[in-house]
Amino acid sequence: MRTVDEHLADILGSVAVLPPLDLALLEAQGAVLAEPVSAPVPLPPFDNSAMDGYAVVAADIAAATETDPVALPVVGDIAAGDTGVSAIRPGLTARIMTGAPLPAGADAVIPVEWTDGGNATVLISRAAPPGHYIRRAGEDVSAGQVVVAAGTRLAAPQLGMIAAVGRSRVTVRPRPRVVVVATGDELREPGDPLAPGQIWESNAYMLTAAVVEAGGVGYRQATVEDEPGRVLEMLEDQLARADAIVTTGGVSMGTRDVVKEVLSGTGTVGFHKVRMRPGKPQGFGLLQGTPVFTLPGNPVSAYVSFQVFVRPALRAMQGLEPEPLPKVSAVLAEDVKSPPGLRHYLRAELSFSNGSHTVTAAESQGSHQLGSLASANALIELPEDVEAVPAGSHVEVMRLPS
Ligand SMILES: Nc1nc2c(c(=O)[nH]1)N[C@H]1C(S)=C(S)[C@@H](COP(=O)(O)OP(=O)(O)OC[C@H]3O[C@@H](n4cnc5c(N)ncnc54)[C@H](O)[C@@H]3O)O[C@H]1N2
Ligand code: MOO
Repeated sequence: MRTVDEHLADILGSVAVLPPLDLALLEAQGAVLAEPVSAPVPLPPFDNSAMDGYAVVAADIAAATETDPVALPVVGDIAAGDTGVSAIRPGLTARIMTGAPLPAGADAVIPVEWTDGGNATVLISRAAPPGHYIRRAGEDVSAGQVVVAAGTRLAAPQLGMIAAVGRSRVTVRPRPRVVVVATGDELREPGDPLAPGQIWESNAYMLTAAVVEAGGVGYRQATVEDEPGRVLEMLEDQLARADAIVTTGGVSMGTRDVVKEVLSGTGTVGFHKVRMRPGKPQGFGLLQGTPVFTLPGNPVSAYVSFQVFVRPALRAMQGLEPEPLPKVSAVLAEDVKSPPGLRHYLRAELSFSNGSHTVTAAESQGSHQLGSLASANALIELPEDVEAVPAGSHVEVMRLPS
């Protein structure tokens, strides 16, 4: 038997960071930036107007009021995108649009709402200080500034920022491609009829979705029956497209636990009992350099094993800290018991009210009971040395991805 921490350390000591890739911006969504991206020019690149209105010399309209507006001749129109150089002299104004370059000589913009909207001459009915409604060059980002740091996962705001500094491609750690495959003669596809003794396959659907939630690309592979030759053939085929493989089922003590049978001693794969519940039987190792996680078949065991072992490994493959799911401390609403010597992950409902978190363990905690996982939003994590925790105690709780 090994501890959760020992098994995780073994995994993290074996997985390598994926090599960097140069990708077009939209292909890089969800990948992790492998280089710092900096601005080649300031943003905005030039002083420009924040409003549709009139560019003026502030001093010219210092006396403007509703009852005594100032009249200024309009010498031109400046639209966003105008590339010509424009200028005004004191006593004149130019109509200007949001984002248009400020004409030389102007030091304020008056929004059209403060005027009569005139074309040849405009009446301005309010004064404004110099700088009014002007967006200065560089006030967003200065030239040379790093706008997205290496190691950042690229979501919408970062992709927008990188485009805004003129980059169409970036060097990233790609999202790991993870093949998920269920094993078991009893498994049928959802949608197909069941014969007695059969069940619908659910683990590979659940874990393929969990891969995506963890930042990877998930491929659900067709279920493989409990036949050693077929399992090995499938694994070898999948190595071509996988950065990692996750299997479920066939790793305990039965006579047909073929994953264990086929992979024991293959590559560096080893099988261990881990001091945890659920998720005791685990296998992990490299097959031709590719990490293979052989998770137990009980659905909740498979899911908890994924969050505890596979998710941190996928993060490490992207060069990120292999941190666990985010944890909070919560007050236990009801007493719980825990098996001695095992780290216990209990499905639970976490809620927040009056400034503190409260957590209630689900009634059903069997590792086949997917129902209580589907209605949980958290896992209570009880350390190995804990056997009973009374209501009112503080416990560590992992939030499940939602
Ligand atoms: N004698 C022992 N028996 C078992 C032990 C043990 O230590 N000694 N460990 C138990 C624990 S704990 C677990 S967890 C399971 C792990 O079993 P396997 O990984 O070999 O998984 P299977 O036997 O193939 O299946 C277990 C269970 O889960 C159902 N299953 C499997 N795959 C799927 C799937 N893709 N979708 C839905 N359900 C699935 C399967 O029908 C079984 O009911 O072993 C215990 N036994
Ligand atoms: O360890 Mo098993 O995962 O408890 O059912």
